Amino acid sequence: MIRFDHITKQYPGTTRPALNSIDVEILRGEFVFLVGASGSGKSSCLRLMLKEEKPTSGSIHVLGQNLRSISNRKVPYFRRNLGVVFQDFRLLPNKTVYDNVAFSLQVIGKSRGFIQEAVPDTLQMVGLAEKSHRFPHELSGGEQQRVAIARAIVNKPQILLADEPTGNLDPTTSAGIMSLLASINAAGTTVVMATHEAGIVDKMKRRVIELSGGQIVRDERQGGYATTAINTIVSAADAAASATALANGGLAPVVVSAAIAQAASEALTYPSIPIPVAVPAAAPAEAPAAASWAENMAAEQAQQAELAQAQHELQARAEAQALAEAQAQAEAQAQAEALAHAQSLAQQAQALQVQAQAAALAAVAAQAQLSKPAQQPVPAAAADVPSAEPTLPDESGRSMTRPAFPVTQHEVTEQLTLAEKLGLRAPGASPDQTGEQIVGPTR
Ligand SMILES: Nc1ncnc2c1ncn2[C@@H]1O[C@H](COP(=O)(O)OP(=O)(O)OP(=O)(O)O)[C@@H](O)[C@H]1O
Repeated sequence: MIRFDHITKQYPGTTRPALNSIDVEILRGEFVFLVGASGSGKSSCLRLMLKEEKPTSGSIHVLGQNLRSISNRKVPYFRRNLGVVFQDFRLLPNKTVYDNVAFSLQVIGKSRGFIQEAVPDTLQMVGLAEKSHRFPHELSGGEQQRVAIARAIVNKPQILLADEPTGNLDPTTSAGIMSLLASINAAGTTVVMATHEAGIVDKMKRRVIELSGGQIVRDERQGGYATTAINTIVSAADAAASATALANGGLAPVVVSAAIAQAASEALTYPSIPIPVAVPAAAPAEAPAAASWAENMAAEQAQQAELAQAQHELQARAEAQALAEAQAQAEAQAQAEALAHAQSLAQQAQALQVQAQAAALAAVAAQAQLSKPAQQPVPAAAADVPSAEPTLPDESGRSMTRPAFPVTQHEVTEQLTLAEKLGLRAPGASPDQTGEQIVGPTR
């Protein structure tokens, strides 16, 4: 079902390979634990099985297909046969339990009728039928992982890959999840699970493949977590023999490499005896393909990108609106200030006008004072002040207009001759050239 032949995987920029010449085969219907220290290569194995990564050398067969021969275009279709579960659940937060599970079917184009039948069945299986309308944040961690498992198996994949599925859960909840995975396996799905949980591995007593430094250091049937002995090495050829045996309907023999069989025999916790391997009935031809995790994730990422874009646009719109409002407010304030300024100027102008009028009146009054008998002194300050032509009341109360001329001292002190004063000569007429005073009526 899954076969690694001399697989080496070295990531770019690293000096040591993450996986170093791995040979292993996992048979149909097996439940296999991948164990090992952090960095030993467990997740790399799962990613290679999914064709998320390509091996540096060697070949991988999954479901009878050489992964190297699957074009990128066909990878999504290949992945429909695999379900994937992760430690951090990776549910769509804005979708209900039902919609999270249904979504993986929608993205691969399943009919509404199929979805309406498959989703409730699967939720029933994982014990969440009653909570199908809840959102992920309304569920416990264990319940969220059940949703993730439901999503991974709703299309009945032949292989379920689980990377630390109980890593975020307490022991009791983990036990429930393991029980669920065991029942899924019992129904015929091959399960490969990477884990650090010794208690789970010890209790389940399934096949254990231990990695260390990118190499398989243990491959044990019905193994425990803590066993460090290398008791069984299953080579590709050995596995092929096992597969043949299975295909013939027999039990899968564990073929022990002769070189290590003796050394291992003393340390075996679980004897390497042939064990029955559940071989599921072949899936019906019309059985629906499973939604791949990669597709789900791609769709999820696209949706999240869409959400982020929408949020970005909303924020930009809100900012633009706030800016427009601030501008409008600033303009209104500027207008109000301009208006207030204009009013202030108008008031000042009015005050100045009043002052000017008062000054003009004062000037006129001063001139009126000056126009009285010439002997009266004229205030020096008013002497040079020109003025408009004010209208003043005369003695009879009628208005009269008087041109406003500068008043000079000369005019004030002007002396009439005696003849002029007596009316014997017109003011300004020349006296007689003879020097005689001519007495007579004026002309
Ligand atoms: N994309 C990558 N680029 C470079 N190195 C990587 C990459 N992915 C994994 N590695 C390295 O490959 C090695 C194996 O990593 P891997 O994730 O497979 O280990 P693991 O056993 O799953 O670890 P853990 O239990 O911590 O998840 C590690 O040394 C890791 O640093």
